[in-house]
Amino acid sequence: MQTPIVPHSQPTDPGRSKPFFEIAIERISSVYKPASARKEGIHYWPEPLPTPSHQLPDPLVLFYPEDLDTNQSGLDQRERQAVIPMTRREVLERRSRENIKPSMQIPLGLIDKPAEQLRETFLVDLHGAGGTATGGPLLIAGAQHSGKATALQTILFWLTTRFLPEQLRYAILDPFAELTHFRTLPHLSKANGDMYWSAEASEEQLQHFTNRIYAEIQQRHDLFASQQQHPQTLSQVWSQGLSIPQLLVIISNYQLFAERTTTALLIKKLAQTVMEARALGVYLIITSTETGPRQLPQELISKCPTRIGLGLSNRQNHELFGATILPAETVPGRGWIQTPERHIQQVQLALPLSGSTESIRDTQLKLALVQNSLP
Ligand SMILES: Nc1ncnc2c1ncn2[C@@H]1O[C@H](COP(=O)(O)OP(=O)(O)OP(=O)(O)O)[C@@H](O)[C@H]1O
Repeated sequence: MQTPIVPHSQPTDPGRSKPFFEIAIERISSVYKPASARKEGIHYWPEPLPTPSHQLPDPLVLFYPEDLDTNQSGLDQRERQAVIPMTRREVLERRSRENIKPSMQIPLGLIDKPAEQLRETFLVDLHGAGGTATGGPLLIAGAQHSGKATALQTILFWLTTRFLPEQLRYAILDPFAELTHFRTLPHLSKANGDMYWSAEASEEQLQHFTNRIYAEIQQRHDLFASQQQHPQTLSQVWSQGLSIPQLLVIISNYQLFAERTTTALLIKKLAQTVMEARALGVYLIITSTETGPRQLPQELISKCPTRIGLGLSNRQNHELFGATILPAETVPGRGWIQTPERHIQQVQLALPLSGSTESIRDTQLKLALVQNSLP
């Protein structure tokens, strides 16, 4: 066989020196195309995970772009990837269909599976569509500026695009005001005008918030119990035309509540109570900058089958995954996940929307949320 000529390396991004493996993969890919490799029975190594860089800060977004030709340079469009092969408009159209089913499967990024030579969509399943052991609460632990708040935004953006307020409600503790764009969503207020939102970390606010959640869980208990002859799932309830929305509880920056003696017990009880209400359509996501036992109790970690660690140290990775893992590349949204099957793999999380700077992405997100709320 003729020896392939290896071309000179591509110009590298001035903001980041590429790791050796990425350069090697790029060079091999450029001379030995997947089609010819397949003919010789060689399964091609999957593309490396998209990596945010100075040149392309938004390489992975949630939805396929609507307007391929406008407002972006051709280079960016070719290199940017979407987690799901649908535009936001297409998902919105499905939302208005009447027979939509409850689902807490959320596309959040791409996973690298080198042992299987695969790169796959990372789907978080808060409910466990294939049985309770296949899903459950999500825990995102990450260093500062590693992408925790952005991951929550991507999740909320997906769910808001997918479900109407009568199908899904949020209850959000956001002590660092990182999710304020979502605050005006109808998904946050109840019919009586009550809001499931708190931007404070005080004991009083937290008590008020937890009381509302407990009341909601109790109501659901009573309703499900009253139907005992026919044990109900939320899916069955919906198919009978009853409107009990799914309820997603988000505790952002758990460590802040856990570090204070006045709120530590309250927040832990809230997390545990919500974890036990999954069969009633109540789901939980926690984020934390810390993984030590004082800020994030091990008994909570162990009840979260899906864990994401972004930019964590060796010690923190060990606390989160119970295993020794090398630190992942330090780019935002890059880290390790543990799936309900207990596999630990590298992941790149998606941005909710594209945009070359954080402030452009913020503006786009605000606009898109307004559009999502239009009838
Ligand atoms: N998946 C991603 N792809 C590209 N850029 C990202 C991604 N996630 C986050 N970023 C960018 O990285 C920066 C930090 O993100 P973010 O604020 O979400 O981090 P954080 O972990 O919540 O930080 P902090 O703990 O300081 O609040 C932001 O500029 C954000 O736009």
